[in-house]
Amino acid sequence: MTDDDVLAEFRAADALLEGHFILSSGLHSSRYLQCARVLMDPRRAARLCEALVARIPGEIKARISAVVSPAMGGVIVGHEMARALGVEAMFVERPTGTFELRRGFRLEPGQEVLMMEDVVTTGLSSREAIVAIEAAGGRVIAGASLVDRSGGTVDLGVPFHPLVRLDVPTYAADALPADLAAIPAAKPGSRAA
Ligand SMILES: O=P(O)(O)OC[C@H]1O[C@H](OP(=O)(O)OP(=O)(O)O)[C@H](O)[C@@H]1O
Ligand SMILES: O=C(O)c1cc(=O)[nH]c(=O)[nH]1
Ligand SMILES: [Mg+2]
Repeated sequence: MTDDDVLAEFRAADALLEGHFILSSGLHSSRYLQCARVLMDPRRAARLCEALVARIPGEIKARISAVVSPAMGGVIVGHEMARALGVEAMFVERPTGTFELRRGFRLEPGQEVLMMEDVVTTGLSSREAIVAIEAAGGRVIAGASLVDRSGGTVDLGVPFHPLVRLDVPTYAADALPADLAAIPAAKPGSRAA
C-alpha cells in the first residue's frame, strides 16, 4: 500500500479534517486525521493493519507476543493489529491522568510488546504508554501507528513503524497564524486539558 493509497482510505472515510484543532499535546493545527472514522469500517481497518504488519521486519514480528495501545484512539487499531499479528491485544488507559494497565490485563515479566497508536504527533502519548507497559512488566520492542504526523522527527526510544508519514504544521497557542486564530478551535481527543 503506497502513501497515496493510505491517504485515499482516509479521504474515503472523511477522516482528513480541516479547521482549527487543539491536539493532545496542546499544540494547534489546521489539519486533523480522525482515525476513528477510518476504523469505522472493519474491512478498511483490516486492510490498513495488514499493510502495516507487512512493513514490520520479520525478526521483530516473530518476537511480538502482545499488542498494547493507549486508549482511546489506540484501542481499535491495536486490536486489529493483534489480529493481523496473531497475538492478543490490551490497552492502557488514564482514568486518573496517567496511563495504567487495568481490567485484568496482565503482562508476563519481560513479555515482548508492540505499542500501537493511531496517530503520533509529538510522541508524548506513545512514550507515556511505553512507560506504563514497562511498569506492568512488559518490554516494548517496537512502536507502530497508522500515521506519523511529526514529519519523521519523533523519537520513541524503540524502532517506530508508521504506515504513513506526514509533515503537518503545528503551532503553539501563542504563535497562531492569523487565519487559524480567526477560526474557533475544537479539541477532538480525550486527554484532559
Ligand atoms: O503524539 P502526541 O502528541 O501524544 O499526540 C497523539 C496522541 O493524541 C491522540 O490521543 P488523545 O490524547 O487526543 O486522546 P484519545 O486517544 O483518547 O483520542 C492520539 O490518539 C494519540 O494518542
Ligand atoms: O496530536 C493529536 O492529538 C492528533 C492529531 C491528529 O491528526 N489526529 C488525532 O487523532 N490526534
Ligand atoms: Mg490517543
